Amino acid sequence: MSAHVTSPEPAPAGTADTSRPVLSVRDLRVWYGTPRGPVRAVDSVDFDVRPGETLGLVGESGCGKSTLGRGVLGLAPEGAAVDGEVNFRGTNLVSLSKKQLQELRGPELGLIFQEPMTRLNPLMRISEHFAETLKTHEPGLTKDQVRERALEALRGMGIPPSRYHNYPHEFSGGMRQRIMIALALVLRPAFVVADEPTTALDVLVEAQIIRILADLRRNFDTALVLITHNLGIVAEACDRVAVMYAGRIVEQGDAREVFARPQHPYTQELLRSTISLSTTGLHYIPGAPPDLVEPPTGCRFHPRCPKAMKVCAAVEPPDVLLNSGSTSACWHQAQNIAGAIPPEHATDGREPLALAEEISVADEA
Ligand SMILES: Nc1ncnc2c1ncn2[C@@H]1O[C@H](COP(=O)(O)OP(=O)(O)OP(=O)(O)O)[C@@H](O)[C@H]1O
Repeated sequence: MSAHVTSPEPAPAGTADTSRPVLSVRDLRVWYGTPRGPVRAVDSVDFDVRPGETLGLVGESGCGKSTLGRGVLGLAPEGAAVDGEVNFRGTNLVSLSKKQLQELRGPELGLIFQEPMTRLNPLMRISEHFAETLKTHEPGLTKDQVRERALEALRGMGIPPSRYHNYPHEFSGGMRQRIMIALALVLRPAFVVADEPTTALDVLVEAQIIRILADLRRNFDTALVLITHNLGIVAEACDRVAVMYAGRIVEQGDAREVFARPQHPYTQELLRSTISLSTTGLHYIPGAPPDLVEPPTGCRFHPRCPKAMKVCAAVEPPDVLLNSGSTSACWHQAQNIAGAIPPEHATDGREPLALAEEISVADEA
């Protein structure tokens, strides 16, 4: 697990959420085996989600968001190695067999994918999809009860009862996505991962889905991890946000706080890259995310970080718990903690990286 240190000043009293997390992830790793070596797609990640809470998971393409979402639910593909703890109601999901996980998926754990057409069976009517899902997990339901529950879930998604016996191809893309969500939610799972649920949908459908997800957590206390590229959705729909970079969570905290006062340079750069009405010029983060077979030493963001110091290239920064309640894995916060910088970097660790490199080149000349 990554080191976790606390900033010298204690967090103000009364800011901690006392309700117990429904899901607690500790030191989770999901590595894909490849001929070049393991791709460390998720590499020691910690987070909690509480009942009724929505955690937004953001970061550039390829940083490991989907791998994390699937890894948490025990849905990492064959050949991926999963290690660490995913504590769900007292059970470590990582240690469960496929069969045990299968039993939890649906009634307890839900996943909403981004491509509904690949998940809905084109030969089955929508009514049959609901009957199969409900009968598998709640075999005691009568036919009428199945119909009642299914229509209630569909109504919540704005799909009229008259479409209950239609086939998937008879719906628009946005409707199919809402049907998929209704299918995932008809069992009222305690924890749901929604992986880009609104990608490829128009903004009105997107807004409707976000509203539905908000209703869900209000009505059923469902805890949700929402994976998205859309920072606007996170600002609107999420209580907390976790920012991923190269397989790690570099910053997490209250969504409003992180957006208003981002602490990690990667979060700052990511937010600057977002287009808004007040955008005057396009900003992008120079360079590309690293190769996850051989990630950079120290902080994985250091080769692209405008604020990198010498220590950043050499030593991995610990997670620092800030007064705001956020955590940030950056030497700019960790350097203030007594003893955090290892002695061998104590004298020159705070020098800007580029400057330090120039000096060492000049020394050699
Ligand atoms: N089956 C696989 N085998 C090997 N590497 C994989 C596999 N699936 C994903 N990866 C690699 O793992 C890393 C994380 O991928 P992942 O899809 O989790 O990222 P992501 O943040 O969800 O990306 P996006 O936002 O584009 O969906 C990437 O480097 C990707 O190339």
